[in-house]
Amino acid sequence: MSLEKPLILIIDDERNTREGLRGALADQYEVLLAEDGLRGLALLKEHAVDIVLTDLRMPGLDGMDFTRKAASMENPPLIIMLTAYGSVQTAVEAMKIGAYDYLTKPVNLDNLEMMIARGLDTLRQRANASDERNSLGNRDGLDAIIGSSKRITTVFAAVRQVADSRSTVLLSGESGTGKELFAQAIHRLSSRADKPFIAIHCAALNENLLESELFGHEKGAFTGANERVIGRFEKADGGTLFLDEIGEITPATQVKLLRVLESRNFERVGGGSTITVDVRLIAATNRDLKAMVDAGTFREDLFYRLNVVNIALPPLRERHEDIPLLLDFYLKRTARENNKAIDGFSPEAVKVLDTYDWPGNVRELRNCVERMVVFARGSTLTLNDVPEDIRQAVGEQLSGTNDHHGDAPATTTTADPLDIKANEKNLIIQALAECGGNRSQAAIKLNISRRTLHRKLNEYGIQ
Ligand SMILES: Nc1ncnc2c1ncn2[C@@H]1O[C@H](COP(=O)(O)OP(=O)(O)OP(=O)(O)O)[C@@H](O)[C@H]1O
Repeated sequence: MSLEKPLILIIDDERNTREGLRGALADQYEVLLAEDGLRGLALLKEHAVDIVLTDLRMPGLDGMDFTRKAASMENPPLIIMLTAYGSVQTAVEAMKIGAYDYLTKPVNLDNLEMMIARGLDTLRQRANASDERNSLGNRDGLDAIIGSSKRITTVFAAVRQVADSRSTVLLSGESGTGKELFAQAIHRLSSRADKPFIAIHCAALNENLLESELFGHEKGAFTGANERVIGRFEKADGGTLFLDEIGEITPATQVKLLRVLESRNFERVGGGSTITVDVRLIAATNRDLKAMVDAGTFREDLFYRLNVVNIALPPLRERHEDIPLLLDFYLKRTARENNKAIDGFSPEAVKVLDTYDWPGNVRELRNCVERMVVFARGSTLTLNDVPEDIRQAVGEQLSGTNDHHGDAPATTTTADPLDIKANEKNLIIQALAECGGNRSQAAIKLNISRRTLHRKLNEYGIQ
């Protein structure tokens, strides 16, 4: 990143959107405009763009294809997708192929500014990381990772244990569970900390591009190869190479990767000489690689090479204890960054956020808290500040478990499902106490089946 005003490229086929965004950003940033993905790519080649805001649906090269291409560039910009489809699913797809984050259209300018500020911060951190690799070596690589649940502390322990070996590590887990964060932590905790940490998102590139990115190519290796390019394996020499979305690589690339893992050497595309590197590999996937092996889509020998140490990152819904910590962490951070005096969440808000399933895991939680903070009017974040879709999802989740009470009051749109849940839990505890802990009797008293009681005991964590 340069020291001048950050440079933002806006790609959208609608003139009004382009101009509107330019109007909002031009005070603080240098802005370039493009009407489609192709023009956007051309501008990326000519200018050192820091952040791209791109529409998803455009004629010609659309937002996904643009992202795929841009993410594979030497110094890729941060890409924020602007999507009319605000589903987590679309966001996850875009982020899988290298986008940094997404915003739903119509774009909320507060959210946009916040996301840009955070993106620039990420770029600064990246620049610092490569400038001052030495200083990073002194920090505990796990400092920035929040969590105290048994599930996550087990991961911390595994990370500490394997960090300073040369073993290949396979990090598995759903999107947003922190695979990249842990990969960086492993690097920082290792004796390679003062050497490069190089990441590559395998899903963002087609087979040829990926191979040329990984191994580099010689001048003239293929049309457009105007000069020799050093691949990421070479760049990571002495350090760590992080291969994200490893489950997405083609059979041909699997073979080539296997060869490098076995021999530690390779040739640049179109090159004759053999290059030997000392690279520690960390791979990540949100797929079940073992199942892919069984299905014949992932090579078994490569799987075993990668899976020397397997660290599974638990989804957030399986470690609810970490949710309040993460809420607090992101609240403080965002409030500070936005100069907002917010002291915390109301207990009802925490209850809803704690009950939610978080399919997008920590990334989704972070985005949610950031949005809540930006929109907040009071000094405490209340149930009203919780995004509507989350409240609704939690409401549906909770009322779905209420259908065994023929005589229970129907959940109306105004009733707080959490209160109903709390009542139900109290009723069960009371019934059990009255029946001296006998579950069959308690079930009869509650007018529910023993099986339903059993399920509810599990659900409420009543022993
Ligand atoms: N335990 C944690 N503590 C603090 N922040 C976290 C934690 N886990 C994840 N995050 C944050 O959540 C976001 C997503 O994490 P990260 O990109 O590492 O996930 P990922 O599993 O690699 O996702 P993807 O599969 O989509 O690439 C990042 O902003 C990261 O800093």
